[in-house]
Amino acid sequence: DASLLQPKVQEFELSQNEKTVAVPSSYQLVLTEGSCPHAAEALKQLLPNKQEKTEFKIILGKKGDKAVKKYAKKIPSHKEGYYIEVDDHCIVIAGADARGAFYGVQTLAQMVRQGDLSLCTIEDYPDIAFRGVVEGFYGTPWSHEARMRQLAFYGRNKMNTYIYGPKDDPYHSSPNWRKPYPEKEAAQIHALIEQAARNEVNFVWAIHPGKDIKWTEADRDALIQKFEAMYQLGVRSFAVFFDDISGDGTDPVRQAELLNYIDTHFIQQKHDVTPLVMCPTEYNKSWSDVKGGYLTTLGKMLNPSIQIMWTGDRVIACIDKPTLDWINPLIQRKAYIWWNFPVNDYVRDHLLLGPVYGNAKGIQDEMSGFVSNPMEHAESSKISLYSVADYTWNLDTYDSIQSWKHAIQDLLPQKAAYLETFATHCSDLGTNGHGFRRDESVPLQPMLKVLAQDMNASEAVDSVLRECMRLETACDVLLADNENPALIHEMRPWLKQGKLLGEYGQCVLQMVKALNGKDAAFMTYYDRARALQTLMYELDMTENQNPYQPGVKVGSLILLPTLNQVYTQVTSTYNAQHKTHLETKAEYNPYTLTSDVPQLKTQVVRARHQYVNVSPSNEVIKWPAGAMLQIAVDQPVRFEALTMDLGTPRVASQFTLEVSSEGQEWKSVSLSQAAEKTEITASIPTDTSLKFIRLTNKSGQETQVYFKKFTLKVQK
Ligand SMILES: CC(=O)N[C@@H]1[C@@H](O)[C@H](O)C(CO)=C[C@H]1N
Repeated sequence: DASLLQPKVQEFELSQNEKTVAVPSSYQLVLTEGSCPHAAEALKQLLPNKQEKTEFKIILGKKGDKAVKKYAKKIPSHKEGYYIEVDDHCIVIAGADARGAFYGVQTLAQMVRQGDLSLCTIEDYPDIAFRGVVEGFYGTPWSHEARMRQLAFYGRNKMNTYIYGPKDDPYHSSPNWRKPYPEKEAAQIHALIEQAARNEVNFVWAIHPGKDIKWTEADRDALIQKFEAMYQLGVRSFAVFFDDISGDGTDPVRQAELLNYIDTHFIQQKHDVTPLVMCPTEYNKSWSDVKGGYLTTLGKMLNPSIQIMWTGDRVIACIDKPTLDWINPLIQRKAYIWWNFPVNDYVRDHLLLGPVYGNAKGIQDEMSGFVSNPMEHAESSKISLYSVADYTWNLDTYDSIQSWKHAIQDLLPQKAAYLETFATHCSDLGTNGHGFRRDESVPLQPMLKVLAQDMNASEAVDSVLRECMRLETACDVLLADNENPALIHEMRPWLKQGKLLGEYGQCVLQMVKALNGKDAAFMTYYDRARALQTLMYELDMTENQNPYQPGVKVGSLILLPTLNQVYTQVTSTYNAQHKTHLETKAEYNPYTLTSDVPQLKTQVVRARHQYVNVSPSNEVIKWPAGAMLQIAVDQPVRFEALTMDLGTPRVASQFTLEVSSEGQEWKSVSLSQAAEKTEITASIPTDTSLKFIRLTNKSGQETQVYFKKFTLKVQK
């Protein structure tokens, strides 16, 4: 069944209807020795029983090999393409090149897993030249074991590119990009390169020098030397990232001169190295100032073989034709897409397990590459990565929901139904600085909307109740599952939260059913619902406590909000009927952020214990003159102190901090910043309680700062 083959093949023909042949228990292998070593190795692992004197033959080779001479015309004339023919006593796998032959074996492996082989022919090839993953996120870099598993996953799913660029690896970025890796890390990278080769994946090593590079021969040579050291480790593909930097490193002429120098004096000298890839400082349209000439300078100056990465119209954005029609002319080449999904380093309290959707069909000829920036959770990212592999191999037949189901089936075969239930309610990002959202709880949305309108609609009550039971069951089964321990380990906090949410939903809906029944029953469900609210809050306050977006959110788009709304309504109704004063508030956030700094407009503010934190940003913030960031609170509080970190020394003088009790009279509070330090503090007078606090750029011009920390301390 061709539709089960993933990525979907370009052309599949049954040769004789309904005829099949059993998977050969033993076979004679016909190939040209050494021609497609990784394909041959993969075939041997798939069907280990080679024997000389048997009737069944498997022919494996690439264009030009004697072994497949007879089929040469049938081999697609696309790089990495292949031809498969299954007859009743022969299987042919003929690649356009060695990688194509390897991909043919991957497809055969899927056919074999389905059982008897249909007599058929397959002509297949990828739509996009470079497909795969850029490990380019902030946060804990993937472990060595995780990377080894990832590379095998890419081999199976025909992804040919893995770009190594973890932002928090000090040898990739500042301060040690000039230094060679210590022995242990060097050995691990060498092992990864061998694993990549076995899986026909280009291991691209990226460097991120822009934070402190000097435009000197010394730094230029330091970079070449580092590339040389990586080449000695076996790296044959290289990238230079200039993203998320400010200052001298952002000069496009200097960047282009450096990259052309590397291209001419290193890449071209090596003959066995793929084209250089670079990530520009202006890597998305929302930040681009075309008249400023950054992109056009790169487009004009960069050697034509150098690939230029692009994240789309915004930092986090899906890719469509208008996106590419805008950028390609400016850079004078096809953009190499850096797709920022399922990366969650700006919404670390959310796991992104939903379908991959929103990228256009029909744009395969306008991109030179498409790599996904994943989550720091390697196994959990495979749900999305499986679909990225599917989409980038064959754009026009891509079906996001079918692909998502296959991805889950592939990741956890025994418990796929449960993982699908859980993932259904664990896919949106919540409000975030980039404004990028995903759908969530989709099959349940109609009933949730009915419930929100009328909590007594019995059909809606029952269907949401059943789904909450399914969610609780799914989380229990997954928490206890050991089919893929690495996956469950990553998901554990969210599975626990999902279980509590499932239980909470059942209690709230039982409260609705018990409204006109026995008070004792209602009160038991009420007590348990309150207890579960506390348990969910405590889990959110104690697990996954990273310094960016701490906590554990599940069902945050519509399931939890609807259940909370029903909780409030049913408790208020009960109070009215029984003249009681049960607590009707489920959860609420008393703090509101407003800002006219474009990149901070939708930043999240959240209270945690005695602190109020504004979610930090990974990017450089362009803070316009006179623009401000304001925090308001429903009820007046006494703020004790503000601690900020704008990633920049000697910058406090550009800002004023003001406080107000009602929003009319503002009092300024002095900011202090130690010399050469980036942290800024302010002690706030607690003589009056306040409802507003705001930070304004008073320097009279735009300033570029990071936004690494903004924490208010509230008096107990
Ligand atoms: C090119 C690019 O997208 N660079 C960084 C990326 O490293 C980071 O993960 C994200 C995603 O939060 C966005 C950018 N700040």
